[in-house]
Amino acid sequence: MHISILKRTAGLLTWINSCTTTPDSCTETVKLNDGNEIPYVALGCWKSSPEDTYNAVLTAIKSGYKHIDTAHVYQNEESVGKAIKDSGVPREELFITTKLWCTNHRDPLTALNGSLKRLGLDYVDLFLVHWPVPLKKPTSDADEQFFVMRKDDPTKFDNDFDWDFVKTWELVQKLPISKCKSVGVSNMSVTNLKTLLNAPSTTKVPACNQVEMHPYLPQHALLEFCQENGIQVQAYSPLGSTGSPLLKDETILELSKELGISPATLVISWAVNRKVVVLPKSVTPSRIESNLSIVQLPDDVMEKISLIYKTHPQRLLCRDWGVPVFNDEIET
Ligand SMILES: NC(=O)C1=CN([C@@H]2O[C@H](COP(=O)(O)OP(=O)(O)OC[C@H]3O[C@@H](n4cnc5c(N)ncnc54)[C@H](OP(=O)(O)O)[C@@H]3O)[C@@H](O)[C@H]2O)C=CC1
Ligand SMILES: O=C1Nc2ccccc2C1=O
Repeated sequence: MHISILKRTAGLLTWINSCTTTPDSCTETVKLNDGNEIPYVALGCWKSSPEDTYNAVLTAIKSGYKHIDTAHVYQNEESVGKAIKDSGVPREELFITTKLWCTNHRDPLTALNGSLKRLGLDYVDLFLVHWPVPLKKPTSDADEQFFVMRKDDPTKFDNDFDWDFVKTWELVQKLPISKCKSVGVSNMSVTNLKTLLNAPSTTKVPACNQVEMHPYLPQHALLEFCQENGIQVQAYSPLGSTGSPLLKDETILELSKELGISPATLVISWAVNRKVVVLPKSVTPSRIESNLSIVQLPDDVMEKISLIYKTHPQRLLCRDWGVPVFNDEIET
C-alpha cells in the first residue's frame, strides 16, 4: 500500500515524485504543533452552491481527498456533512475544517456547536478563527446574517470595538478537544500573530494560519515567521480564485509547458513544495481529480515562481475591515 511506502521514505520530496502516477500518495500529511496530522491538499468550498458542494465533496472523497475546507459563512456545511456521510468513508479517515465567523467571536462554543449540527458531525478536525475581526451580532436572531453594517454608515462593517481577537483566542484555545481536535487562525499577519503570541492570556500557539497565498502573494516573511513558530500555513485562493489571472500568467504558462503539467498542478505543487497545506476549490470533477496530483519541482523552477510577485504583486481578497488586518506590506 502506498502510504506504508511513504512512511519509510525520508522526506516530502521523495513522495512528491510518485504522485504524478499515483495520486493516492497526495494524501500525505504533515504534523501540527499539537501532534495531529493534516493532509497537504484539501478541497476548498467557498462559493460552491449547496448542490455543487455535495457533488464536489463526494467526488473529492471518492478520488482520494481526505481533507475538506468549509466555513459557516460559506453556507454549505450541511452539504459537506451529507457528502461525508454518503461517501461511506469512516469519519476518522477524514480531516474537516470549519471556521468561526466574525459575528460570533464572543461565543465560539455556541458557534462551533452550530457548525457541528449543520455538518452532522461530533467533531471537526480544525476550527479556525476566520478573520481577526469581531463584528457586532445581528439584532434579530438571523443566524445567517453574516455582515452587519453600521446604521450611520451602511458602507462600513459594524465592528465590535469592545472585543478583540486576543479575547476570542482566549476562548477558542479552551474549546473542548472532543469537539475540535485542533484550533487555529486565518487571515493573520505577522503583526497580529505577534500580538496574539505575546498576549499573557495566550497559552496555546495556533496550529494553523490560513491565509491568501499564491505566486502573486507568496508571503515569504509570513511563511518564515509561521514556520519558526510552529504554525502550519494553509494557502487559500492558491489558484488565484475565480477568473484567475494567475493561471494565464506568462511565466506560469511557460514553466508548466516546459514540465508538461497544467498551470494548476504547477502552482499547487509549488505550495506543497514549500510545505504549505493547499486548498484548491473546484466543482468540476476532472479538476477536482487533477488538483490532487503533486509533482516535485526543481529548485530553479521553485525560485522562478517565488519571484513572480516582484513584477505582479497582487492581493485578491481585500476589503476594509475597519481594523488593521493586512498590516504588513506586500514585499516587493
Ligand atoms: N480563510 C479565508 O478567509 C478564505 C479561505 N478560502 C478557502 O480556500 C479555498 C480556495 O480558494 P478560492 O478563492 O476558492 O480559489 P482557488 O484559488 O482555489 O480557485 C478556484 C477557481 O479555480 C478554478 N479551478 C479549480 N481547479 C482548476 C484547474 N485545475 N484548472 C483551472 N481552473 C481551476 C475553479 O473553477 P471550478 O470550480 O468551476 O472548477 C474556481 O473558479 C476556498 O474555496 C476556501 O475553502 C478562500 C478564501 C478566503
Ligand atoms: O472565506 C471567505 N469567504 C468569504 C465570503 C465573503 C466575505 C469574506 C469571506 C471569506 O473570508
